[in-house]
Amino acid sequence: MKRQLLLEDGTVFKGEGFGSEKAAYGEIVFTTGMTGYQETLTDPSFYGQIVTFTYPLIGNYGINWNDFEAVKPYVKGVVVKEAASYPSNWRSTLTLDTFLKEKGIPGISGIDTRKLTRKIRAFGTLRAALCAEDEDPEAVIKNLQEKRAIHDAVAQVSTKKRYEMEGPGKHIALVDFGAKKSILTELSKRNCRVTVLPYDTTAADILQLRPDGVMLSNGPGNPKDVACAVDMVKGILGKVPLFGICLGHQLFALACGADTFKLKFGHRGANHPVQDIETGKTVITSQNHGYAVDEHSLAGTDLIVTERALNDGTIEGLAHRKYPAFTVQYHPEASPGPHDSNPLFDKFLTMVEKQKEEQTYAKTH
Ligand SMILES: NC(=O)CC[C@H](N)C(=O)O
Repeated sequence: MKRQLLLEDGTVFKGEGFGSEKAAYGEIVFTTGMTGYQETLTDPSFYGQIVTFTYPLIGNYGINWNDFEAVKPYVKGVVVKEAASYPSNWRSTLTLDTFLKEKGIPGISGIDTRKLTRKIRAFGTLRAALCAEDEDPEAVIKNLQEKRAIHDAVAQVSTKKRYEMEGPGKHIALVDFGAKKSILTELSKRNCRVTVLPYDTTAADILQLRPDGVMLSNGPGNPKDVACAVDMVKGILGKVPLFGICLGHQLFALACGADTFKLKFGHRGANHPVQDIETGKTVITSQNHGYAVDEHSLAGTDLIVTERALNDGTIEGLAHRKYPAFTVQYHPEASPGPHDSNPLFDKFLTMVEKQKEEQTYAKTH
């Protein structure tokens, strides 16, 4: 079945349909990961977006039961050069096509993804529609330009109810703005007891749980749309050790008085070099973000830049001067290489441990 991909700048791409036959409207972005398509499809931070994979063959190791980042995929649509019809991997239970059909997500293949990506890089992230070949492009594009951006993405993907993951170790409150399962996996590997909380939990409710540390998760959309979370972070800052990832990093920056802005076309992929400013060491990171913290807005705040993207120089890590709190814009829970950036979870738990020791010392002396 033929399908078309229409961009708000008037560009029309024709291709073969796969996955669901539904039409999709959303912001079109590209990701450069050579593998990890299943994790990308199910990362809640992609909520509302049509994802273009720049790697030319997607679906070649199928879909398995273990690599989901959430119980369902959140992408709006999938754009590939070629979708593998005959996956080969011992863990594979479904083809990409069947999976997307089952989940109601449309895909289009046979697209010149290099051309499309260059367009996105030149124009910036733009709105797009994936629809049947016989739809009138002009009418669809007009409709696209009128469609508004989504402002409640976090509310759509966050847990509605608090839940617990048992563990014998430290008690971590994880505020779920669209958390990836890998964050829970990393905390679980380190024996943590985790209380997962809805995105709109107040500072008072979090402090009442007496957690040893708080994690602010990744999540979709513009950080400025989640004002309640900025207030929450202001309320817990300095009272409990904090670690934030991606959206969590941006919310932390806003709470500390800094500002965020929309990047022209974002950072998405598993091969983004980031430099630790203190040590000069570079790590290759997984990234998925469309916004970033504005460097100029840091003057007068208590924030220090700890890490920086080597591709465009934007901020990738922050720490607080006075309080035990640090955040990263990239994804230490994802593993572009076997061990990359996971030490940040250890750093957080060491911070939690130290804070606990200091509190015990203060109580007994
Ligand atoms: N992965 C994330 O948490 C992304 C954060 C935010 N939605 C952005 O696009 O910048």
